[in-house]
Amino acid sequence: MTSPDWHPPAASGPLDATVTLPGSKSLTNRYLVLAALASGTSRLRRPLRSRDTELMAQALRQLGAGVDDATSSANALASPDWLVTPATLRGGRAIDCGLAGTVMRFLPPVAALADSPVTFDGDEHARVRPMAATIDALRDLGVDVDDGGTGTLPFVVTGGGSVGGGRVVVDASASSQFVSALLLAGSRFEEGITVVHEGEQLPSLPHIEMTVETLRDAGAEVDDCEPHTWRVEPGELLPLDVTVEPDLSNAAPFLAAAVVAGGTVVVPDWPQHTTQAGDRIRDVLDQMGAEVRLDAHTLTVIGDGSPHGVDIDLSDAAELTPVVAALAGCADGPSIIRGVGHIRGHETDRIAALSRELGALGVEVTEREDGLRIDPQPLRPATFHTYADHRMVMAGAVMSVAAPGTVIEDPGTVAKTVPDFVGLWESMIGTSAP
Ligand SMILES: O=C(O)C1=C[C@@H](OP(=O)(O)O)[C@@H](O)[C@H](O)C1
Ligand SMILES: C=C(OP(=O)(O)O)C(=O)O
Repeated sequence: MTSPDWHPPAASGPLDATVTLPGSKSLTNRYLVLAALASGTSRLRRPLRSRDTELMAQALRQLGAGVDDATSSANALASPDWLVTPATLRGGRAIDCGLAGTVMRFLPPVAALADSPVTFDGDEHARVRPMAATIDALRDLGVDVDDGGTGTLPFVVTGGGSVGGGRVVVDASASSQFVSALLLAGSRFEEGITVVHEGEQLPSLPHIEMTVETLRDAGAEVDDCEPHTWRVEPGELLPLDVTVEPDLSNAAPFLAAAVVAGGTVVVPDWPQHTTQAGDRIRDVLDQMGAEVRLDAHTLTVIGDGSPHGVDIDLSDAAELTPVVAALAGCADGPSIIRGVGHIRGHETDRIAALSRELGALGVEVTEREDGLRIDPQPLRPATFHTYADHRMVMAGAVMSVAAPGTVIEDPGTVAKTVPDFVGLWESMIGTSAP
């Protein structure tokens, strides 16, 4: 069911806002998986509560783990902590992946450890997302996967209680998540896991680094010395007590708003060290002419209302593409975004969707095999369609700053990662002064 159209308010002048972002999707869902495979109860502080993470929590419960709310003593206003209690994994369940890449990729290797078959399915849009690398890798490891020959959801994983593990070759050109998935479960395989990527490209590498770092946080022995090869030794995972960083990719549309409207947007709790790919937004905004300052734990972005065009490779932070493309559509010159061909397999074909929707607002967009060329033109408001893609809602919101009157279709889809996006956005725009 789609949600009613959203009419984002127009900014009446420069912004002066502080925006506190919810937790990182990628970190929350990695911690949940590792905690469910650990040797004792874990505490996740300030986890993201959104559709993707609730789906992960629910799936792990179905596999036998306990995932329970616990009030956070540190900050009663923050989302409740999650206490995760591992248990012997059980099958015989049907898991709903929604449209979450992290659920559909990370959980099949976990389900292979369960004692009976586990069925995976998801949204209509999920059924066209690439899954073959996960399915083939599991089969190479001796796990039975019945996908009816499609290479996509739905499928049934039958592992029989244990996985031998060993060396497996995957082509992760379509998603880094294929590598992360095998590594996350790999320490529980009898021989651990060695994953070798062989393929044309490896997008979103920081996300694999995040997987390696979170595994090490849980005490796993991981060797990533050799390019495109990762080894996780078999062994116990330790319980975690972690605080989830804010989601830096989800900060991007708010920071971009300062660049388009002019003024200042501040994001508290920005980490000094992070494996989040979204941290790349600092460099992108700097290249587009914004003043970007990271002091202690606060990121400040100051814009003058006139972003510059850029020629930029976003292969390591592909999830930023929709917001950066929107910013480029409001810029003072042309832009090229390179290295992101694989985002045709994200929540929707993002290259086609951005081309169509920016085009409807007047921007000249050329689809390239590996990205987009964007030539800004005078903008006109229009309805911005969102294709069940949370980041299309974010891109549309950025465009609405430069093209007031723009209407966002199905804004509710943003609940995939930021359920309160509309509220946060409207509060931020409300700080604009004539
Ligand atoms: O592992 C993760 O948490 C993610 C990996 C990336 O996927 P791709 O490698 O498919 O780009 C990223 O775009 C996605 O939003 C989250
Ligand atoms: C690609 C994304 O999500 P997923 O984790 O579903 O792949 C995204 O959030 O931009």
